[in-house]
Amino acid sequence: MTHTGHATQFRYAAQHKPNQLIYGNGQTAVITGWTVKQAIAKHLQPSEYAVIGQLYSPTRGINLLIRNLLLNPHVRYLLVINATKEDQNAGASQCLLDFFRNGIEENLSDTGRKSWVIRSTIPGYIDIDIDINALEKLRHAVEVEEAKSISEAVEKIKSYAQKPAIAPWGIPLEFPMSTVEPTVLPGTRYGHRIEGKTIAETWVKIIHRIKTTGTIRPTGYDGKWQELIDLMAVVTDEPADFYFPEPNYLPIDKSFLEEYISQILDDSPHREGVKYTYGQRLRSWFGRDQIEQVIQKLIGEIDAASAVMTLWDVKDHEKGGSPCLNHIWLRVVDNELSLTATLRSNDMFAAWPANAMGLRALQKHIRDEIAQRSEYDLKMGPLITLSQSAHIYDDTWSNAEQLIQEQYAAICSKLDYADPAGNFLIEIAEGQIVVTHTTPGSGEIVGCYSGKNALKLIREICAASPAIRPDHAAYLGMELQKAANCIKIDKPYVQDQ
Ligand SMILES: O=c1ccn([C@H]2C[C@H](O)[C@@H](COP(=O)(O)O)O2)c(=O)[nH]1
Repeated sequence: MTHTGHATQFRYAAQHKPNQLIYGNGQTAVITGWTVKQAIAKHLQPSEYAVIGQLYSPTRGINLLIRNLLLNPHVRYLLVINATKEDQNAGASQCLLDFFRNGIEENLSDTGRKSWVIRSTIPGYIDIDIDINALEKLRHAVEVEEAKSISEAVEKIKSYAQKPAIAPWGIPLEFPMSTVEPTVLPGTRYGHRIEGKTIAETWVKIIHRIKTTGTIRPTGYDGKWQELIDLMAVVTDEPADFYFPEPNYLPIDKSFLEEYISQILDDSPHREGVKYTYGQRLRSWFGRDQIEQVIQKLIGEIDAASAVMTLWDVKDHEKGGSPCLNHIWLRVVDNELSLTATLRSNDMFAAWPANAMGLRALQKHIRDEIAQRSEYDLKMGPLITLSQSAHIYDDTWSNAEQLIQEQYAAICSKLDYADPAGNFLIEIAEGQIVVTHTTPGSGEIVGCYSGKNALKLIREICAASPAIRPDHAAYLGMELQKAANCIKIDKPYVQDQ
């Protein structure tokens, strides 16, 4: 603290997310929620606030925010902005207000860790290593208010700034924080294909793949993430009313989804402090309704390979906060409509399930509109997402580990043995192993291999059908070796026996 004339100048020191904050030298911390922090800062002088920062998630953000506040006891006012639909959906601002109003109790977090749980209908946690007395002191020392709009927030912050400076409520407090670096298995970095019947099932496989083989890298947001580049997820059979597992292990539920779908399907006017919505980019941003364009395009030319919608604006390079979802493409093959979406950057743990369900709703909307307006009664084809940076942030690593532990084995055990690459029938004829390759389902013969050396044969098969599933190739290798042994000892060979 330094004294300059009558004015008291404070300096906010952040240990967590230091580069994500706007610093001032007043006594009010401004939590903007999902409203862009610059939209508030531009109406204020630095002397009027201590710090301005966004808060997206109750489970991920509040703990770090509280740690920063404990380090800055000169903060005596807290203004929480709860202005947008996104804030209501995420519940972070509400949960933070509940911390100050209702306090905490010792309990287990969603990952089963002993934590301080905020007394709120929205789950929010604070590390148990933080002294309860410090938390209680903070709760009572800071005057907290909520604002429902930018103008209301600015007015309140300015009125706090009129008040004479107050002494800090104590000395800065710091509490230890434990971090565990995950073990990363070797694997391909670029280009991954993951398929599942439902979004829920595909999600578990995606999380497993990134968590086990993703590269650990710094994020642009003062932290780390684990990343794979160009991860293609193919969801084949998501039902029309969406599959939510029971108990629901997804990070979203049906009521969140209803709100979220409108962010993709419906236009929304530009509002100060709100970055963009996908609906706005699709419906009006470029002066065209691109969803309508695509419906018209396919009705006019059902085989078109140009049913494209774009969300990236070349001007996006000039400003921060560009859309993550960039390109959507629809295609009709065999009377089924597939949708492929490219996302430049994708938080696969927290955002992908909502992104995928929202896109599935868009695919369904386009299918239904085409059916209503033309003679094409298309089936729903797969939903394909191509996530270019497919990442999991470090603050959800423990949730990801827990998901893998609880769900991955069960999902793998449900694998059916039908490989889209086809079937291979193995026999012995005239002292040779003979392998016949047939199509899945109809069983048409599409290839034949013969020889005595099992390793040579499996290599030939894998080279000719590189999309063969790894478990299928391993099974064939074993069967071929059994057949080779039978030839050696002159015994009959029967596949699978
Ligand atoms: O629909 C969305 C919107 C955002 N994000 C994630 C991707 C990034 O982790 C972060 C956005 O950061 P930038 O790439 O814009 O810095 O949010 C998604 O996964 N899906």
